[in-house]
Amino acid sequence: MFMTVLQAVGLTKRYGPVLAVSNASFSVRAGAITGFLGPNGAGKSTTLRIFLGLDHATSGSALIDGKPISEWPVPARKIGAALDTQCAHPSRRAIDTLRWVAKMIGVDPKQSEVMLDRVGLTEVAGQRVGRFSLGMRQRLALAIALIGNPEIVVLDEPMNGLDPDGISWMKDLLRQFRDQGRTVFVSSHLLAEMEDLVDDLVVIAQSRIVGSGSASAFMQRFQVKKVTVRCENPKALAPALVKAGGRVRASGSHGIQVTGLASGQVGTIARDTMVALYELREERSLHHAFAQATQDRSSIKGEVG
Ligand SMILES: Nc1ncnc2c1ncn2[C@@H]1O[C@H](COP(=O)(O)OP(=O)(O)OP(=O)(O)O)[C@@H](O)[C@H]1O
Repeated sequence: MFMTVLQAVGLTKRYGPVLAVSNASFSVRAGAITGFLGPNGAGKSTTLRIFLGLDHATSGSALIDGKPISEWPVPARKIGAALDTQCAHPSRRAIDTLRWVAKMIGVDPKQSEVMLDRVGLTEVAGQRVGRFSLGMRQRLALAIALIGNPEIVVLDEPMNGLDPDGISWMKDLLRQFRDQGRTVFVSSHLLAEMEDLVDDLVVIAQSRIVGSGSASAFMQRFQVKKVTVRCENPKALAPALVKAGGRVRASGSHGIQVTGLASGQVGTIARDTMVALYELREERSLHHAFAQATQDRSSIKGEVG
Protein backbone atom coordinates (compact mmCIF):
# COMPACT_ATOMS: atom_id res chain seq x y z
CA MET A 1 0.00 0.00 0.00
CA PHE A 2 1.51 3.35 -1.00
CA MET A 3 0.68 6.89 0.01
CA THR A 4 -0.82 9.12 -2.62
CA VAL A 5 0.37 12.73 -2.59
CA LEU A 6 -1.17 14.02 -5.79
CA GLN A 7 -4.55 12.87 -6.96
CA ALA A 8 -6.66 13.87 -9.94
CA VAL A 9 -10.27 12.79 -9.80
CA GLY A 10 -12.39 13.18 -12.93
CA LEU A 11 -10.39 16.29 -13.83
CA THR A 12 -11.78 18.12 -16.86
CA LYS A 13 -10.78 21.43 -18.40
CA ARG A 14 -12.40 23.12 -21.36
CA TYR A 15 -11.15 26.26 -23.04
CA GLY A 16 -14.24 27.20 -25.03
CA PRO A 17 -14.57 24.46 -27.63
CA VAL A 18 -11.17 22.90 -26.77
CA LEU A 19 -11.23 19.97 -24.39
CA ALA A 20 -7.74 20.24 -22.89
CA VAL A 21 -8.16 17.62 -20.15
CA SER A 22 -10.93 15.07 -20.21
CA ASN A 23 -12.08 13.23 -17.09
CA ALA A 24 -8.52 12.51 -15.92
CA SER A 25 -8.09 10.35 -12.85
CA PHE A 26 -4.69 9.26 -11.58
CA SER A 27 -2.57 9.29 -8.48
CA VAL A 28 1.08 10.03 -7.79
CA ARG A 29 2.87 8.02 -5.14
CA ALA A 30 4.84 9.63 -2.30
CA GLY A 31 8.60 9.21 -2.41
CA ALA A 32 8.75 8.32 -6.11
CA ILE A 33 9.59 10.03 -9.39
CA THR A 34 6.55 9.91 -11.63
CA GLY A 35 6.83 10.89 -15.28
CA PHE A 36 3.84 12.66 -16.83
CA LEU A 37 4.23 11.67 -20.41
CA GLY A 38 2.31 12.72 -23.49
CA PRO A 39 2.75 14.27 -26.93
CA ASN A 40 2.61 18.04 -27.43
CA GLY A 41 -0.84 19.42 -26.74
CA ALA A 42 -1.97 16.33 -24.81
CA GLY A 43 -2.99 18.32 -21.73
CA LYS A 44 0.04 17.99 -19.43
CA SER A 45 0.64 21.68 -18.69
CA THR A 46 -3.05 22.31 -18.16
CA THR A 47 -3.24 19.47 -15.63
CA LEU A 48 -0.17 20.77 -13.78
CA ARG A 49 -1.49 24.32 -13.77
CA ILE A 50 -4.74 23.12 -12.20
CA PHE A 51 -2.85 21.25 -9.47
CA LEU A 52 -0.98 24.45 -8.71
CA GLY A 53 -4.05 26.65 -8.67
CA LEU A 54 -2.95 28.61 -11.74
CA ASP A 55 -6.04 27.52 -13.63
CA HIS A 56 -9.47 26.29 -12.56
CA ALA A 57 -10.89 22.92 -13.50
CA THR A 58 -14.18 22.89 -15.38
CA SER A 59 -15.06 19.88 -13.21
CA GLY A 60 -13.33 17.29 -11.05
CA SER A 61 -10.58 17.87 -8.55
CA ALA A 62 -6.80 18.01 -8.20
CA LEU A 63 -5.68 17.28 -4.66
CA ILE A 64 -2.38 17.64 -2.86
CA ASP A 65 -2.29 15.34 0.13
CA GLY A 66 -6.08 15.25 0.04
CA LYS A 67 -6.64 19.00 -0.25
CA PRO A 68 -6.73 21.47 -3.13
CA ILE A 69 -3.79 23.85 -3.24
CA SER A 70 -5.94 26.76 -2.03
CA GLU A 71 -6.22 25.03 1.35
CA TRP A 72 -2.46 24.86 1.96
CA PRO A 73 -1.36 27.90 4.01
CA VAL A 74 2.06 28.33 2.29
CA PRO A 75 1.75 26.21 -0.87
CA ALA A 76 5.39 26.75 -1.96
CA ARG A 77 6.60 24.97 1.16
CA LYS A 78 4.40 21.97 0.41
CA ILE A 79 4.83 21.82 -3.36
CA GLY A 80 7.52 23.50 -5.44
CA ALA A 81 6.89 24.07 -9.11
CA ALA A 82 8.79 24.95 -12.26
CA LEU A 83 6.22 25.31 -15.01
CA ASP A 84 7.53 28.18 -17.02
CA THR A 85 11.08 29.27 -17.72
CA GLN A 86 9.82 32.85 -18.20
CA CYS A 87 8.80 32.91 -14.54
CA ALA A 88 11.48 35.41 -13.50
CA HIS A 89 11.50 39.09 -14.43
CA PRO A 90 14.14 39.61 -17.19
CA SER A 91 15.64 42.75 -15.68
CA ARG A 92 16.11 41.18 -12.24
CA ARG A 93 19.39 39.50 -11.30
CA ALA A 94 19.29 35.76 -10.59
CA ILE A 95 20.20 36.19 -6.93
CA ASP A 96 17.60 38.93 -6.41
CA THR A 97 14.96 36.76 -8.07
CA LEU A 98 15.59 34.04 -5.51
CA ARG A 99 15.77 36.48 -2.59
CA TRP A 100 12.41 37.89 -3.65
CA VAL A 101 10.86 34.40 -3.83
CA ALA A 102 12.41 33.52 -0.44
CA LYS A 103 10.88 36.63 1.09
CA MET A 104 7.46 35.91 -0.43
CA ILE A 105 7.30 32.43 1.09
CA GLY A 106 8.99 33.19 4.40
CA VAL A 107 12.32 31.44 3.79
CA ASP A 108 15.67 32.77 5.06
CA PRO A 109 17.05 34.84 2.12
CA LYS A 110 20.46 33.23 2.74
CA GLN A 111 18.96 30.12 1.17
CA SER A 112 19.15 31.98 -2.16
CA GLU A 113 22.95 31.55 -2.37
CA VAL A 114 22.63 27.91 -1.32
CA MET A 115 20.05 27.22 -4.01
CA LEU A 116 22.01 29.04 -6.74
CA ASP A 117 24.99 26.90 -5.85
CA ARG A 118 22.85 23.77 -5.90
CA VAL A 119 21.69 24.46 -9.44
CA GLY A 120 25.13 25.52 -10.66
CA LEU A 121 24.40 29.23 -11.20
CA THR A 122 26.73 30.79 -8.59
CA GLU A 123 28.98 32.31 -11.23
CA VAL A 124 26.09 34.13 -12.89
CA ALA A 125 24.31 35.12 -9.66
CA GLY A 126 24.67 38.83 -10.51
CA GLN A 127 23.54 38.55 -14.13
CA ARG A 128 20.15 39.70 -15.28
CA VAL A 129 17.82 36.81 -16.03
CA GLY A 130 16.86 38.27 -19.41
CA ARG A 131 20.35 37.37 -20.66
CA PHE A 132 20.08 33.74 -19.55
CA SER A 133 19.98 30.87 -22.04
CA LEU A 134 17.04 28.46 -21.90
CA GLY A 135 19.20 25.95 -20.01
CA MET A 136 20.15 28.58 -17.40
CA ARG A 137 16.50 29.57 -17.03
CA GLN A 138 15.61 25.91 -16.44
CA ARG A 139 18.18 25.81 -13.64
CA LEU A 140 16.84 29.02 -12.12
CA ALA A 141 13.25 27.73 -12.34
CA LEU A 142 14.39 24.61 -10.48
CA ALA A 143 16.02 26.74 -7.78
CA ILE A 144 12.76 28.67 -7.39
CA ALA A 145 10.86 25.38 -7.11
CA LEU A 146 13.20 24.02 -4.43
CA ILE A 147 13.85 27.09 -2.30
CA GLY A 148 10.85 26.45 -0.05
CA ASN A 149 12.28 23.00 0.77
CA PRO A 150 9.02 21.40 -0.41
CA GLU A 151 7.94 17.78 -0.01
CA ILE A 152 6.75 17.63 -3.60
CA VAL A 153 8.17 19.15 -6.75
CA VAL A 154 6.28 19.49 -10.03
CA LEU A 155 8.26 20.25 -13.18
CA ASP A 156 6.98 20.91 -16.70
CA GLU A 157 9.46 19.74 -19.36
CA PRO A 158 12.51 20.66 -17.23
CA MET A 159 14.99 19.04 -19.62
CA ASN A 160 14.07 21.32 -22.56
CA GLY A 161 17.07 23.40 -23.53
CA LEU A 162 19.60 21.45 -21.44
CA ASP A 163 22.62 19.83 -23.07
CA PRO A 164 23.38 16.15 -22.32
CA ASP A 165 25.52 17.06 -19.27
CA GLY A 166 22.76 19.33 -18.02
CA ILE A 167 20.20 16.56 -18.47
CA SER A 168 22.22 14.06 -16.42
CA TRP A 169 22.85 16.73 -13.79
CA MET A 170 19.09 17.44 -13.59
CA LYS A 171 18.29 13.73 -13.34
CA ASP A 172 20.81 13.25 -10.52
CA LEU A 173 19.34 16.16 -8.63
CA LEU A 174 15.81 14.77 -8.97
CA ARG A 175 17.01 11.34 -7.85
CA GLN A 176 18.62 12.90 -4.75
CA PHE A 177 15.36 14.68 -4.01
CA ARG A 178 13.46 11.38 -4.34
CA ASP A 179 16.03 9.55 -2.20
CA GLN A 180 15.26 11.99 0.61
CA GLY A 181 11.71 10.59 0.57
CA ARG A 182 10.24 13.44 -1.45
CA THR A 183 8.01 13.25 -4.49
CA VAL A 184 8.75 14.35 -8.06
CA PHE A 185 6.10 14.74 -10.77
CA VAL A 186 7.80 15.65 -14.03
CA SER A 187 6.27 16.09 -17.48
CA SER A 188 7.86 15.32 -20.81
CA HIS A 189 6.87 14.54 -24.37
CA LEU A 190 9.92 12.28 -24.78
CA LEU A 191 9.80 8.79 -23.37
CA ALA A 192 13.52 8.29 -23.97
CA GLU A 193 14.22 11.28 -21.70
CA MET A 194 12.26 9.69 -18.87
CA GLU A 195 13.33 6.10 -19.34
CA ASP A 196 16.18 5.93 -16.83
CA LEU A 197 14.66 8.41 -14.40
CA VAL A 198 11.11 7.53 -13.47
CA ASP A 199 9.67 4.95 -11.11
CA ASP A 200 6.11 5.42 -12.30
CA LEU A 201 4.38 6.88 -15.33
CA VAL A 202 1.13 8.65 -16.03
CA VAL A 203 0.56 8.70 -19.79
CA ILE A 204 -1.80 11.19 -21.43
CA ALA A 205 -2.83 11.48 -25.06
CA GLN A 206 -5.40 13.77 -26.64
CA SER A 207 -6.56 15.00 -23.23
CA ARG A 208 -7.20 11.53 -21.78
CA ILE A 209 -5.16 9.40 -19.41
CA VAL A 210 -4.22 6.26 -21.33
CA GLY A 211 -2.23 4.48 -18.66
CA SER A 212 -0.62 4.85 -15.27
CA GLY A 213 1.41 2.75 -12.90
CA SER A 214 4.90 1.33 -12.69
CA ALA A 215 7.25 2.49 -15.44
CA SER A 216 8.82 -0.94 -15.86
CA ALA A 217 5.39 -2.52 -16.42
CA PHE A 218 4.64 0.13 -19.02
CA MET A 219 7.96 -0.36 -20.77
CA GLN A 220 7.54 -4.13 -20.85
CA ARG A 221 4.02 -3.95 -22.12
CA PHE A 222 4.63 -1.41 -24.82
CA GLN A 223 8.24 -1.82 -25.72
CA VAL A 224 8.34 -2.98 -29.30
CA LYS A 225 11.16 -5.14 -30.44
CA LYS A 226 12.82 -4.13 -33.65
CA VAL A 227 15.06 -6.58 -35.46
CA THR A 228 17.75 -5.19 -37.72
CA VAL A 229 18.83 -7.59 -40.47
CA ARG A 230 21.60 -7.36 -43.02
CA CYS A 231 21.48 -10.16 -45.50
CA GLU A 232 22.47 -11.44 -48.91
CA ASN A 233 19.11 -10.95 -50.59
CA PRO A 234 16.57 -8.65 -48.86
CA LYS A 235 14.17 -8.88 -51.81
CA ALA A 236 13.78 -12.62 -51.20
CA LEU A 237 13.63 -12.40 -47.41
CA ALA A 238 11.21 -9.47 -46.99
CA PRO A 239 8.10 -11.16 -48.47
CA ALA A 240 8.69 -14.26 -46.32
CA LEU A 241 8.90 -12.05 -43.20
CA VAL A 242 5.69 -10.25 -44.14
CA LYS A 243 3.97 -13.59 -44.73
CA ALA A 244 4.95 -14.61 -41.18
CA GLY A 245 3.30 -11.47 -39.76
CA GLY A 246 6.30 -9.11 -39.64
CA ARG A 247 6.35 -5.49 -40.76
CA VAL A 248 9.41 -4.67 -42.81
CA ARG A 249 11.21 -1.55 -43.92
CA ALA A 250 14.19 -1.47 -46.27
CA SER A 251 17.34 0.01 -44.81
CA GLY A 252 20.24 0.48 -47.23
CA SER A 253 21.05 -1.99 -49.99
CA HIS A 254 21.31 -5.11 -47.80
CA GLY A 255 19.33 -4.10 -44.75
CA ILE A 256 15.80 -4.68 -43.46
CA GLN A 257 14.21 -3.48 -40.23
CA VAL A 258 11.57 -5.83 -38.91
CA THR A 259 8.96 -5.34 -36.20
CA GLY A 260 6.41 -7.88 -35.04
CA LEU A 261 8.81 -10.84 -35.14
CA ALA A 262 11.50 -11.95 -32.68
CA SER A 263 15.08 -12.34 -33.87
CA GLY A 264 14.86 -16.16 -33.61
CA GLN A 265 11.85 -16.18 -35.94
CA VAL A 266 13.66 -13.95 -38.42
CA GLY A 267 16.69 -16.28 -38.34
CA THR A 268 14.55 -19.35 -38.98
CA ILE A 269 12.71 -17.68 -41.86
CA ALA A 270 16.03 -16.62 -43.40
CA ARG A 271 17.26 -20.21 -43.19
CA ASP A 272 14.03 -21.55 -44.74
CA THR A 273 14.25 -19.09 -47.61
CA MET A 274 17.96 -19.88 -48.12
CA VAL A 275 19.05 -16.27 -47.56
CA ALA A 276 22.44 -15.84 -45.87
CA LEU A 277 22.42 -13.44 -42.92
CA TYR A 278 25.29 -11.00 -42.40
CA GLU A 279 23.82 -9.46 -39.25
CA LEU A 280 20.83 -10.05 -36.96
CA ARG A 281 20.30 -7.62 -34.08
CA GLU A 282 17.34 -7.10 -31.79
CA GLU A 283 16.69 -3.67 -30.28
CA ARG A 284 13.90 -2.36 -28.14
CA SER A 285 12.21 0.69 -29.51
CA LEU A 286 10.81 2.88 -26.77
CA HIS A 287 9.95 5.59 -29.20
CA HIS A 288 7.72 3.19 -31.10
CA ALA A 289 6.26 1.90 -27.84
CA PHE A 290 5.26 5.37 -26.73
CA ALA A 291 3.76 6.11 -30.14
CA GLN A 292 1.75 2.91 -29.89
CA ALA A 293 0.58 3.65 -26.35
CA THR A 294 -0.53 7.17 -27.15
CA GLN A 295 -2.04 6.55 -30.58
CA ASP A 296 -3.84 3.28 -29.99
CA ARG A 297 -5.83 4.24 -26.93
CA SER A 298 -8.16 1.28 -27.28
CA SER A 299 -5.32 -1.07 -26.35
CA ILE A 300 -4.79 0.39 -22.91
CA LYS A 301 -7.28 0.81 -20.18
CA GLY A 302 -6.46 2.11 -16.74
CA GLU A 303 -3.61 0.73 -14.69
CA VAL A 304 -0.69 -0.86 -16.44
CA GLY A 305 1.28 -1.40 -13.24
N1 LIG B 1 -5.19 29.13 -22.19
C1 LIG B 1 -5.62 28.34 -23.17
N2 LIG B 1 -6.61 28.73 -24.00
C2 LIG B 1 -7.05 27.92 -24.99
N3 LIG B 1 -6.58 26.68 -25.24
C3 LIG B 1 -5.59 26.23 -24.44
C4 LIG B 1 -5.05 27.03 -23.37
N4 LIG B 1 -4.08 26.31 -22.75
C5 LIG B 1 -4.01 25.13 -23.40
N5 LIG B 1 -4.91 25.07 -24.41
C6 LIG B 1 -5.13 23.94 -25.32
O1 LIG B 1 -5.35 22.81 -24.53
C7 LIG B 1 -4.72 21.67 -25.10
C8 LIG B 1 -3.73 21.08 -24.10
O2 LIG B 1 -2.64 21.97 -23.95
P1 LIG B 1 -1.47 21.76 -22.91
O3 LIG B 1 -0.57 22.94 -23.02
O4 LIG B 1 -2.04 21.43 -21.59
O5 LIG B 1 -0.76 20.45 -23.49
P2 LIG B 1 0.68 19.87 -23.19
O6 LIG B 1 0.54 18.41 -23.14
O7 LIG B 1 1.26 20.55 -22.00
O8 LIG B 1 1.47 20.26 -24.49
P3 LIG B 1 2.91 20.96 -24.66
O9 LIG B 1 3.90 19.87 -24.35
O10 LIG B 1 2.89 21.35 -26.10
O11 LIG B 1 2.94 22.11 -23.72
C9 LIG B 1 -4.08 22.13 -26.39
O12 LIG B 1 -4.99 21.89 -27.44
C10 LIG B 1 -3.91 23.61 -26.17
O13 LIG B 1 -3.93 24.31 -27.39
